[in-house]
Amino acid sequence: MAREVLNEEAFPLFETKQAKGGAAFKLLAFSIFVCICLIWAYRILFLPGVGEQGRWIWIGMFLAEIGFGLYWACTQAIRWNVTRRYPFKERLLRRYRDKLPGVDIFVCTADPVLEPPILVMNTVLSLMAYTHPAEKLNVYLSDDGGSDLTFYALLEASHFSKHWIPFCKRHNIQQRSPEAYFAGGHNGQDTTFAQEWLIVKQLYEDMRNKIESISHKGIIPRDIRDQHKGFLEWNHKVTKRDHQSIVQIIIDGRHATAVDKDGSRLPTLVYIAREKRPQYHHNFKAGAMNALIRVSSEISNAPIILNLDCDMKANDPDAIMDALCFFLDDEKGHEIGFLQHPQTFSNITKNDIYAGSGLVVHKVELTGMDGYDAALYCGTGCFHRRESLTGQKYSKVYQERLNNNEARSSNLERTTGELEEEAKVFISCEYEKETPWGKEMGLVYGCPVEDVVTGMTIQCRGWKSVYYYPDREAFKGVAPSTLDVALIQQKRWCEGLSQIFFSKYCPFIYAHGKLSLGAQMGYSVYLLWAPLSLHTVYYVIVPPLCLIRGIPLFPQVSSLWFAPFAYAFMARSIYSIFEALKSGYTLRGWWNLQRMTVIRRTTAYFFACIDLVIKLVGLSHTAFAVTAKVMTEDVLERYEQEIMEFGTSSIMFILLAAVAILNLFALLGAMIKRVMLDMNSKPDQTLTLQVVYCLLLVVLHLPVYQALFLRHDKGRLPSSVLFKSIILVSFACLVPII
Ligand SMILES: O=c1ccn([C@@H]2O[C@H](COP(=O)(O)OP(=O)(O)O[C@H]3O[C@H](CO)[C@@H](O)[C@H](O)[C@H]3O)[C@@H](O)[C@H]2O)c(=O)[nH]1
Ligand SMILES: [Mn+2]
Repeated sequence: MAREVLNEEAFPLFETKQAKGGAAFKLLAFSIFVCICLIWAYRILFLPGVGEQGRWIWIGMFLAEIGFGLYWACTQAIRWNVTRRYPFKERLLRRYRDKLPGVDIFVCTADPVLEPPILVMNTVLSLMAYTHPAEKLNVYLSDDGGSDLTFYALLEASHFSKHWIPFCKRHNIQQRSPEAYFAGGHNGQDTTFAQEWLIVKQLYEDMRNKIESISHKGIIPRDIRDQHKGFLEWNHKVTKRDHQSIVQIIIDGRHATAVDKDGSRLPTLVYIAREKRPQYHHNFKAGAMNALIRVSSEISNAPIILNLDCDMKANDPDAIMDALCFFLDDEKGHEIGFLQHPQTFSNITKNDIYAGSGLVVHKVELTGMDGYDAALYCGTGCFHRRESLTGQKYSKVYQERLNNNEARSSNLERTTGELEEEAKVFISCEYEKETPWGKEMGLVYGCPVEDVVTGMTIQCRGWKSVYYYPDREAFKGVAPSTLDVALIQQKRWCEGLSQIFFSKYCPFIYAHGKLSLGAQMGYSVYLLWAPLSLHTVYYVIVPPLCLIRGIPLFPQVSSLWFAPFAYAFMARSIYSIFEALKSGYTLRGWWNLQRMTVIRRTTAYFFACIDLVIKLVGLSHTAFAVTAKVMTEDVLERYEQEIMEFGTSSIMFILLAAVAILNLFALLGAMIKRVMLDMNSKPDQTLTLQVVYCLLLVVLHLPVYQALFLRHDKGRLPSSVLFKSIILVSFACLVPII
């Protein structure tokens, strides 16, 4: 201990450790690779001759397997070098307690219906209550909905924060989102605490009721409008797509009057709605973020930026301290451009029915990218050094700004009103015209997954990035809770990610020589979702179709060529079970993940692929469907019981049902044939593997059959879906096989 104090300056503020078990994994990967090569060899050696039936089908299988094999190689690259990071908060506090840099927090919201104001306010309150010194903390809410309901909610939240923040700090509450905290109840030992708890809870409920009832009505009563000058902004005609710039500093943390009920300082709180005009493209979240970067540079200009989606509440009040350990580390801190946290969710069911938790992605794959110093920027839960986000190339000089913490020296003499007026200029539609914003500066435009592509450009400017998965998750969001919403989100991601691959930002070109090959392959695991869907669709449609016609596609069980197929399949499956269990899935959760992987690839990714082609030939533009974060009672009930929610007749469901029915049909057909045929004759061995494969797909699609044939609730598949999918399957069966 004494030595530690002596050498304090010399100690690093974080350390990096390699995950265990690397050698065994590499051996297994090698053995699977050998089998994949054998499978390719099998396809070449047994290719039907010219004119023979099934030649083209066979070539298709070969191409699909090449695709799977190469994709598999990328998924191994991402697992090659898994590392974990450990910050030392106590050391940071001993050295920097009074010199901590300022932090600007950006929260984005876009729609008061899909993202109810009370949910957004819980996020905002949880962030305002961070343990970081309040005078160095600034929270900005960007409202792309341009809604006075959200503005009103923020005003209410600012009043409640005067009670909530001191309460949290006094009792060292860990869960600082009031909704989540009060839902947990309390163990009433201490009576004064219990009293205070009740009072604060009552205040919270009053606030919630007010916000919810006004959100429900949709208009703000006159007497409330008169209470704050900010409402004057809505005297103009304000619609989501057409309104002037709005900047309202609700709490100006520079003022000594900005205090909570105990007299302690409050963080700055700002509402912004950038100007929107129908003739200007607003570039979705990327546009909102760039507006936030500029407005904040005028008002607080903190060197560190934390960026969150409106549903991502803080779950650990010390998260900023942990993050600063990385940026302030003497030896390596200056290289770090951003620090990404995993996206974790508070509403995942026990067996994660829609595979929304992404546990393997977060615990294995993204930590694997970190092994190449190339963590992905995932749009939320990410701390940036301001310079990395504004397009500066890596340079050691920026570290000084962090250490000196010279933030906001220039704006002290300006009044709140002046600041607001000046900041508005930066978020007008005209402002970005003929500037590098959206290209070399700020978040990159033109892609619905602005985050990943921006992260890569930052890395290519020489910055390193860190992925940090703490024991107590720092942020918790809301995952989609119906299949429809989940697939629409996946489709947007897939479209955006694949668009990056086929643009100038393709990692193998853009990042060539800047990121390691492993990192380029790692990026491709995500950027290749769209083409991957084609292989998968082929692989779930062609084997059952061929089974119906009695055309074998796989080796006989008695043949030696059976071995590589069996080994690759089994080894991969067993390893993925192991990986899933280790990451925190249940066994059923793993099974759900397999199902969702197939469903996503055959529906969301497939349609994304089609849209991508349409976009690449220039027939359509980028869109951004905001994910709904609320649901009705009965949907919620089914979600909690882990019953898949379909409910709509979306085109994705028609394809999904068609795949399910086709495989069921092929399987039943094959079984009937076997029973009907002369029982004494030897059954046809050549199709065994195909039958087993169809059986597997049928089992995987069980919830689809239930929703088609057995369920009566509102979440079932409508009969029109059944009808259309049967027509689709009938057509497929008529297509001649060549
Ligand atoms: O025009 C828009 C559209 C969206 N948003 C906000 O962007 C965030 C993400 O939108 P959401 O519908 O929740 O999308 P998700 O798919 O859940 O978001 C993930 O994927 C997005 C890229 O597709 C990233 O931008 C997000 O940060 C990342 O969390 C939300 O806070 C929205 O309010 C805006 O501010 N303006
Ligand atoms: Mn979201």
